Amino acid sequence: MKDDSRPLIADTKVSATGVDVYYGDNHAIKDVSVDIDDKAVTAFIGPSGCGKSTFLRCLNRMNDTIDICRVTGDILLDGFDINAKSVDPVQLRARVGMVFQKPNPFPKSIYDNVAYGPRIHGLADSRAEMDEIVETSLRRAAIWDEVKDRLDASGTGLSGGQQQRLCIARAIATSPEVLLMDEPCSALDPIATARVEELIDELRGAFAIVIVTHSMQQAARVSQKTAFFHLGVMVEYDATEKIFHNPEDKRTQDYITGRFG
Ligand SMILES: Nc1ncnc2c1ncn2[C@@H]1O[C@H](COP(=O)(O)OP(=O)(O)OP(=O)(O)O)[C@@H](O)[C@H]1O
Repeated sequence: MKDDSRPLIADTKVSATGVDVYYGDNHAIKDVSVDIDDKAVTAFIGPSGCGKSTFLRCLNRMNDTIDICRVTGDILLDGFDINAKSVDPVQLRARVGMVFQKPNPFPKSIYDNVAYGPRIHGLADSRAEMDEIVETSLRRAAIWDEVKDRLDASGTGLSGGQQQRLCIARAIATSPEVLLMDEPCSALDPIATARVEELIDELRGAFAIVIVTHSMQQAARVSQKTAFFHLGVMVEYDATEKIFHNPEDKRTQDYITGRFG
């Protein structure tokens, strides 16, 4: 007989334990531990400068590109230490893709923007295979119909919302397992924002998605789990519903009710 009394336990995709981040003497992330669920959206919220983006960048070693930045602690992707010497950060970033605040298509054609990652990683053996990857990625990013007749046009000629969906197509073209999104809608108008939010909801069936957002409404709309950061500390991490309706910590309560931030 099916046992319905057991709680549903999601698979953990990324497990961080005791993570600290320093920029020179600035201790920006303090002993953060978090398990990120697979096939769900996790939102990072908190006031400006609390360390959301810094922690997000730990998850695909983007902080490696910042000279003064030092990261300690353990971060496991499917149980493997992403900071191990044997891990190539470029390969890691194919598994853990990223979309940035400002849409940043390459000054190349729409086609080449999407084909860029698959080319670097040798994912297609023929032009037909590459065409397939490009089309599938653009379809999944909900922009195929708008660009299918102008794949040779420059990606930078699209509207801001289209550019961001192109960047999402580029990020998913290498079939990542985790998608990191750092305030992906902050440069978009409300209609383009709604479009990207719908897309996030569709994509979560396929990836673990982690989104940094300044908008509590957005976190409530798109995520299943929410982590609240304050002054470099992860104060509370729970089901989004709980964080927004019945948080445990007074600092979370104060933030979600607009008392600071
Ligand atoms: N590239 C960097 N070099 C030096 N210090 C940095 C760098 N990036 C962030 N910091 C510092 O780390 C701390 C956390 O910043 P971070 O950008 O991660 O916060 P955030 O919560 O994402 O902020 P916001 O919501 O304003 O984007 C801040 O004190 C910030 O000044």
